[in-house]
Amino acid sequence: MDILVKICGLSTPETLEAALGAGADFVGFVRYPKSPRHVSLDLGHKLSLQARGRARRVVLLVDPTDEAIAQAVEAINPDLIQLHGSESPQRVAEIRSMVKRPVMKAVGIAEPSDLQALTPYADGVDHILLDAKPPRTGQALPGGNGISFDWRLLDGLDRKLSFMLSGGLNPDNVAEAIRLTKPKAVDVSSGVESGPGLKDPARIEAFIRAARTAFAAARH
Ligand SMILES: O=C(O)c1ccccc1NCC(=O)[C@H](O)[C@H](O)COP(=O)(O)O
Repeated sequence: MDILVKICGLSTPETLEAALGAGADFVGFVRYPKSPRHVSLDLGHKLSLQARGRARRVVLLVDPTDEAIAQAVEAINPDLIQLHGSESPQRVAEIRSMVKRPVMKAVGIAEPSDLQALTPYADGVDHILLDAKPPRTGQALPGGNGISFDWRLLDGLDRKLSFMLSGGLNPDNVAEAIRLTKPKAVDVSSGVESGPGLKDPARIEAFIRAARTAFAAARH
């Protein structure tokens, strides 16, 4: 099994096509109005149709209400729901049984004790996404900030837990991140952009190529 690659925060047909053409396994659509990557339900619907059968479609939600989940599921018909707020393990389980689709919970990592926060989620979700914690400024988004955490913190991780790695990855550092942390999948947003919310097809392609090359090298 090759490493899986997710390109998050796609918001135009052209850049979605670039990600699909370059072989992305997951494509992410952000539903968070304060984000420069936010997609309306109508745009999300169109992008989802474009990606259908070509990559797994991910809808990213932040502390969503039941109504927000229902709207996103109906319009975008995602293959996976990414929860990127402070949803408790109980709320994640509730959402998963409500939507009857796979769920991925994002967990912020900044220090060794953060690894303990993973345990209560591990049994109730389909995927865990390890991300950097957002900076402590009032303006920061809950994710998609282009900052990395210290990957060596994952030395203390129970290796039975398979995870998707994110946070500040880009075409230049993804190989090192894969070598050090051995993730099942990698996820990127800012690192394949030329400006906030502006995905760059050349960087998307470079990221996917670098991830696949690094994974192949780590197997030998
Ligand atoms: O991308 C956003 O704008 C966003 C808004 C609110 C919550 C999460 C958001 N993004 C999450 C991601 O794109 C990724 O899953 C992850 O945080 C990595 O992002 P980056 O460090 O920019 O590669």
